[in-house]
Amino acid sequence: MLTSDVIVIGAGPSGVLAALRAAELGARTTLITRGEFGGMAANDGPVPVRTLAQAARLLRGARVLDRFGISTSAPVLDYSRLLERVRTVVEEARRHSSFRSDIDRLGVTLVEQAGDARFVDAHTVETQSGLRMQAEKIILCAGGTNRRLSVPGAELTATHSDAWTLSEVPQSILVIGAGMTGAQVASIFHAFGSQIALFQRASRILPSEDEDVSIAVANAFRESGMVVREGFGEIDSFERVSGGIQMNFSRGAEKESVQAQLVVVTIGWVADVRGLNLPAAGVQTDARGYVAVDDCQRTSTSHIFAAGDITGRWMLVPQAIQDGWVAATNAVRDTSESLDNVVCPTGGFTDPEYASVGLTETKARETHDIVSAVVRFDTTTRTIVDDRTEGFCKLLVERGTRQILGCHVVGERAVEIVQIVAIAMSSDLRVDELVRIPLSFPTYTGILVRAAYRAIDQFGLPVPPRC
Ligand SMILES: Cc1cc2nc3c(=O)[nH]c(=O)nc-3n(C[C@H](O)[C@H](O)[C@H](O)COP(=O)(O)OP(=O)(O)OC[C@H]3O[C@@H](n4cnc5c(N)ncnc54)[C@H](O)[C@@H]3O)c2cc1C
Ligand SMILES: NC(=O)c1ccc[n+]([C@@H]2O[C@H](COP(=O)([O-])OP(=O)(O)OC[C@H]3O[C@@H](n4cnc5c(N)ncnc54)[C@H](O)[C@@H]3O)[C@@H](O)[C@H]2O)c1
Repeated sequence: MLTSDVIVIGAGPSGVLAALRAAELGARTTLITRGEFGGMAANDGPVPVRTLAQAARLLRGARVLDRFGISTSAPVLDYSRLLERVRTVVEEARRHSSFRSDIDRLGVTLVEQAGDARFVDAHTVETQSGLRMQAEKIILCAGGTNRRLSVPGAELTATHSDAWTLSEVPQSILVIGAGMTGAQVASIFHAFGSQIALFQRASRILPSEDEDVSIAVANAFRESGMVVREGFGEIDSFERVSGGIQMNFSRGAEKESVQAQLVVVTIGWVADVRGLNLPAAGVQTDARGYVAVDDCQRTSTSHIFAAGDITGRWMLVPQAIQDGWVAATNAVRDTSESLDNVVCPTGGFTDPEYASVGLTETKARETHDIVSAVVRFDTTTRTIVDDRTEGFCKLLVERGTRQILGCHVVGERAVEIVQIVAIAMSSDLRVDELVRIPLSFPTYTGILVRAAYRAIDQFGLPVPPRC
């Protein structure tokens, strides 16, 4: 029996940070994970998917070389070589992760490739290989997994993870579910040459984004040749047909079907509690199936904590890292610390890119008197220089305090632009202070100063000089 002060289950971003923090605070710590170090983030999510997105971006760039007077033959994608590149990137990123060396330096006992760890009782955990461990405190960081459909023929469908096993780019793909994952899968494989149909049950794609973002991305997807169907109805079944898979669906009494070579289901991300045997430890899940935690990451069993996707709160790497840190701090020190995650930038590496931070316009108007300042990408110098004129930047500002409440961007480098606003919001920078920062010219981020000008114009404030 291996005994520790703290056991952390799952070595994704939340688990790694939890283990590091616990060890840093002097706890004898064991980090145990089903597969490879780094979790889904390193091996199946952001890192490999971003590598595919970079390939898609390069292909798009190559297709417009002619506009800059550069002649070359049409680019051809070798998908198996791209997958080799993905593997290299994943390994490189893992090798250079400072977290890995810190784990060794701080003396964390790391058990990789352990299979599912499961509770035997509230202080004892056992791996599939029969290794038993006990600890005073346990931190659950087992992440999430794809939500699956439960209609006849659902076993014929794939998930985003199947991208790593394809031998070539499918001729046609039906992507079901248009949240962040579905939009990315659709956009990337569209750039690779697949015919894409994106089917979304809700009335708009990317429903948690500002409405203007959903509209702009859906319009751009359609203009590029994708089929986008919002509010398409309910799926009845899937069946195999020559050439692929057919999805049968209905809207009221109306029945329809659509066929594609591959169907990828991206309808959400649920807590990965399958193997954990939570009842043995008395750990409760909420109505949506995520492990229920309080602000201090404590579960219904007071010495067991949880962090990251398994809690269903923020499903993003930076928040998983913060949650892991908070959980370990409270577990080791018996404190009740929490972190305020109000400023939380998000974004998708689609074409066009989109990103946001803070409140959507609808939410902001519900609770504040606001000014909305919009600058289009086709009016700024850098986007014109680079021939990336599709998109906009919307800055939302409270009229009375001039505080920035949110920012929503569609277009080239949207994700990077929004980071600046996140920093501004975190440091309570008012819009009339933002406008005085002489950001470099010509840059993508310069659009923020233009938007800030528009906002303070609407306040009737004197404006400083501008270029
Ligand atoms: C396609 C895709 C793209 C994404 N892109 C981004 C992005 O660009 N930016 C961003 O911030 N976020 C992105 N995310 C979200 C991000 O990957 C997650 O929020 C993050 O990985 C959560 O970290 P975690 O530590 O909670 O869980 P994970 O990274 O999922 O790690 C959990 C680990 O626990 C292991 N585990 C599970 N059960 C057990 C068990 N019983 N015993 C032992 N080990 C177990 C798992 O195998 C896994 O290794 C993306 C997600 C997806 C699906
Ligand atoms: N770039 C990034 O940062 C990135 C990328 C991917 C995922 N993520 C993270 O992972 C989380 C989960 O994202 P996700 O996209 O996997 O899930 P999601 O829950 O955000 O989106 C799923 C979508 O599927 C739709 N849907 C649900 N049931 C359906 C059905 N039966 N038929 C058709 N559509 C249906 C929903 O309306 C929803 O819009 C995100 O919230 C995000 O935090 C981040």
